[in-house]
Amino acid sequence: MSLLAVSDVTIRYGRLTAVREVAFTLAEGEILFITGPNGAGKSSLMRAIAGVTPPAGGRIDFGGIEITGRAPEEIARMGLSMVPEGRDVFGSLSIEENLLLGTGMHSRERGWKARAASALEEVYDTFPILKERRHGQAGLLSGGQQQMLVIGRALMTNPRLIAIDEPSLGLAPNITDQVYERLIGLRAHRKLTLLIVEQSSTRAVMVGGRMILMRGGQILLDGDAGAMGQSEALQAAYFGYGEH
Ligand SMILES: Nc1ncnc2c1ncn2[C@@H]1O[C@H](COP(=O)(O)OP(=O)(O)OP(=O)(O)O)[C@@H](O)[C@H]1O
Repeated sequence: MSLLAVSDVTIRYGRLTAVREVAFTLAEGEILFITGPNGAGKSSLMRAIAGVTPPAGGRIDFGGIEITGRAPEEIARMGLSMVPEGRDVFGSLSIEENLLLGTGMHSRERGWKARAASALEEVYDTFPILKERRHGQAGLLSGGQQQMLVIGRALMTNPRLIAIDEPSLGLAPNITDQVYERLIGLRAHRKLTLLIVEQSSTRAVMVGGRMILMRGGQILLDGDAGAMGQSEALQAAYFGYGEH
């Protein structure tokens, strides 16, 4: 059974159809890149999966349960964590406080301390730099470290799937390499399933795994990223050859 099933999902903003009858499934432990040019509908699709933008049509199932139209907090509690674009950290809070905000737990709950401490340890194992600076202000971290922090915050609920919108945005290539190295490690060690939105297909082709290429709200290509990297169809899909 697939971990995530997206069936004929349509997303509209008023009269604009941003995503049109998109369908795909994602197996546990898989890595899927959703790529495509500006305005293709990638972020809209990701927001619909995470419950932020309810779809106008279609359905979404996670772990065999329908999640269409459920609230983001409920979907997160079921094990689907989203990292939105823009590295939204609480700049005046410490790194550790930012991470604790991601637990979705309340200090009133029984066993809160022990669970939070073990979740923190796991995140610190993955991103030692966050441990080193845990009492420092999050706003003083570099862009790459802030990206690690928001991924770390998403990991605090011990998710089965994490969906990340443009993790490489505005980062130098060597910093992006570091972020991806950790993501790939998480996938290997925790069997974490990854759904990553990136505008460019370059990273998907480098990392490998599966890639869906969207354009104009629809899926144009769906297959092995490495194999697609060589194909003319990929170039055509990006630049719209043959359409004009
Ligand atoms: N909140 C919104 N209200 C109205 N229109 C929106 C909204 N969000 C996105 N859109 C429109 O929906 C279409 C798809 O946008 P979306 O951001 O999903 O694409 P994208 O592939 O993620 O592009 P980008 O890489 O630029 O983020 C675009 O035409 C965009 O202008």
